[in-house]
Amino acid sequence: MDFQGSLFAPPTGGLAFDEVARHRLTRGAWVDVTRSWLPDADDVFRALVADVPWRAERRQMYDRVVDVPRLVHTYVAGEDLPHAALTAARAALTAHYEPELGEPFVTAGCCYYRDGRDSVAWHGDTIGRGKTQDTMVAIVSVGDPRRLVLRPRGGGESTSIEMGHGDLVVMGGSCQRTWEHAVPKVAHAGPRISVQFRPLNVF
Ligand SMILES: O=C(O)CCC(=O)C(=O)O
Ligand SMILES: [Fe+2]
Repeated sequence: MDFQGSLFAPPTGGLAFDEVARHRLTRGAWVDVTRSWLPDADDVFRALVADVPWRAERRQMYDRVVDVPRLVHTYVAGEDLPHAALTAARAALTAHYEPELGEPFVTAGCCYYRDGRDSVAWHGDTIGRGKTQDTMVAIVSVGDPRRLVLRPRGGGESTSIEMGHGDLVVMGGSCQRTWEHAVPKVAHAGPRISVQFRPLNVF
């Protein structure tokens, strides 16, 4: 008899969605959190540090180009991902969310926060369809925990979610256009890598 499958909760890190907790924000935005979701998170972290062709992010600010404090690389549609667990993660995300999202997760944006000084400022992922349509951005975190802070656009109370090693955080509904998010600097943090899965034409 298969007690493992029938009586006990599946092992953590199994790409399962039975423990997902949906936090409803205002204006049709929501955030789903699933702790310890990604299998082989240690190995994924090591592989990402070593194998992703990281580059410094640069951004046009008024009349000059400034460094954004983190390293980035995006895997576009059809490109192989740098670890089998991420390929499996993308497939599991599509299988679970496609009925609600209406399309698959396709791209994988990677961000490397080397320490507590690396960060990303307030923004919504609104380059592309997130500006006008409901969509989803699924974040898989590996490495040291960092906080994802969210605030309603135009003002209001902010909320924050810790993103720990192997955790999955999915921003959905109107979140990109009615709310903003950031990963603030902290006094002390070790390295963290975020992999963000998005549908086509959402950035
Ligand atoms: O570090 C994260 O998990 C969030 C990154 C983010 O919001 C972005 O790159 O658009
Ligand atoms: Fe973002």
